[in-house]
Amino acid sequence: MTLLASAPLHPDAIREVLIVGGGTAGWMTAAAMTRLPAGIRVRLIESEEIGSVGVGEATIPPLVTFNAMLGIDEASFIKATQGTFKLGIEFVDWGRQGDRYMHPFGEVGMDMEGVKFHQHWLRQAQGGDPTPIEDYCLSAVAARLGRFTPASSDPRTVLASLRHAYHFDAALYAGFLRRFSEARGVERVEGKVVGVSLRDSDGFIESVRLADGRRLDADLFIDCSGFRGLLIEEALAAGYEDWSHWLPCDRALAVPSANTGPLTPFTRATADRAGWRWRIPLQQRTGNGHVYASAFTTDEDARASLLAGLEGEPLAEPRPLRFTTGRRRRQWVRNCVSLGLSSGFLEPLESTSIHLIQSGISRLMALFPTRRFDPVLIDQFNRLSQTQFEQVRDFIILHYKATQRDDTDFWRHVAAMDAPESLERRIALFRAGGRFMRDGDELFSEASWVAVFTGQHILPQDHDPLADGVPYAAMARKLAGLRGIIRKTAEAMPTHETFIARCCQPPA
Ligand SMILES: Cc1cc2nc3c(=O)[nH]c(=O)nc-3n(C[C@H](O)[C@H](O)[C@H](O)COP(=O)(O)OP(=O)(O)OC[C@H]3O[C@@H](n4cnc5c(N)ncnc54)[C@H](O)[C@@H]3O)c2cc1C
Repeated sequence: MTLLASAPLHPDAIREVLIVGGGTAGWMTAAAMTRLPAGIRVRLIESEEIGSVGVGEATIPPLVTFNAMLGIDEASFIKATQGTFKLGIEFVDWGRQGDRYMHPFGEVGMDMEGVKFHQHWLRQAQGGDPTPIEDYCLSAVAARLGRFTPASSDPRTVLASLRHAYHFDAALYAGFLRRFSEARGVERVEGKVVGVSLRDSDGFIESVRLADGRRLDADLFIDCSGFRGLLIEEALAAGYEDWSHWLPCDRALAVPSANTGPLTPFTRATADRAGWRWRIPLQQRTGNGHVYASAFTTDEDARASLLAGLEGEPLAEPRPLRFTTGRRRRQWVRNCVSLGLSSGFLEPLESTSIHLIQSGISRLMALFPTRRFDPVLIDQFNRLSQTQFEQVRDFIILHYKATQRDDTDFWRHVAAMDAPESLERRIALFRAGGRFMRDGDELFSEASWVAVFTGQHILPQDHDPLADGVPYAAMARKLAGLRGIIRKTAEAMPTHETFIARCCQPPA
């Protein structure tokens, strides 16, 4: 850091970065930018009057790496955000009513004899073994038992197969990152942006104008202004690709409730009549919400369904939110990069939005421009962003497309709709013999796809013939042994509450 701080900047270096928006996206970006060389000034504008979306409480494991990269201590972070740990997502009523399966983080079984684990599992299942695949995943078994411990760094123990993420209070997380960023030199500007000036010569953003008349200029603008896309859309007209024909949910209601039972170390997503409900356990309260399709239900029915599904007393009135699922056609235009809700929106079924912010930040850092703004960098950023949004989109659509429910118009509609061709191909390949076609750097692993496919009754007609190399009975003994080790290990882990009380509870 000292070396970087004292090094002279490139003659064309960006010297001023202006982040517009102080929600999760704005403050995550600001925190990451504290790692830029000194000499680059980073400012963030936010408006208390407008506020932030205030939801976004469940995450996936890469956030652990983001925090670690910033040097954030996990226990302090959990304390500051009322956080809990998350080992996966439980899906209830998705394939059929009464179903319950886990999409766990972490490894599932182990590849044997050069054959993927799920192929061994498949062959045993096709031979009549009813054991669900999640019984071979320590994260899933521990989650169901309400246990938690972080992964071991010793690869010889099954504890090394664990992965975790967090649940946290979104407002507290933004506040935590704000303190972190301000302490490291980010300047916060309170104010409401009311105008954007473009340079006549090339249409780049020159400055933004605040309601009190101040003008703030910069070389690089980061649009974290939320759904509106104040810079990327309203000023630069990047365009929006609407995906609501595949993902018809367009509204949500969010409400906190009192905690009742033990803190589950997983998020729950329960399918409802025209959408689904989330349940996110925090130390002090539970976050709940209902994501639904306004074409298939009314706001009143959605509200009633949300309140009826709460386990504890509601602590506030349900708060409505509206959205259009899709992505900004170009997430980087000229000297403006959009991150967070301004760059697109995918419903929170797999808790991916905060991750999309994180990966957008990583891409920006990897392709950090000079003031020349080489179009090749911009093009690469946009191409990678598009691929990632589409991959996540397909994974989310799978949950709907793979339903066997036909109890409401909504479920009949999503089961019958055409899925994107990329997803149809993936489903066909898996059905044929449990095979995959994945890019190496895709977010969701094969194990994640297998969890949802099998959890929602998409089962291959055949298995990899190489799995037949081990006699059936011998493999059955091996798998029973593995299940036993996983079960015993999970039972020996502390409960989630005990772990939090020991490590990360705020002082009373
Ligand atoms: C119903 C729902 C549930 C969700 N659940 C999850 C989840 O479980 N997990 C997950 O990863 N993600 C989830 N998300 C997504 C997550 O909430 C967002 O990705 C995240 O909060 C980032 O939001 P943001 O910072 O882009 O936008 P916002 O929070 O909307 O922040 C926008 C910022 O811009 C500022 N601003 C706007 N206009 C102006 C202006 N004119 N002048 C100055 N400032 C301005 C605002 O004041 C605010 O600070 C959910 C989203 C929704 C809608």
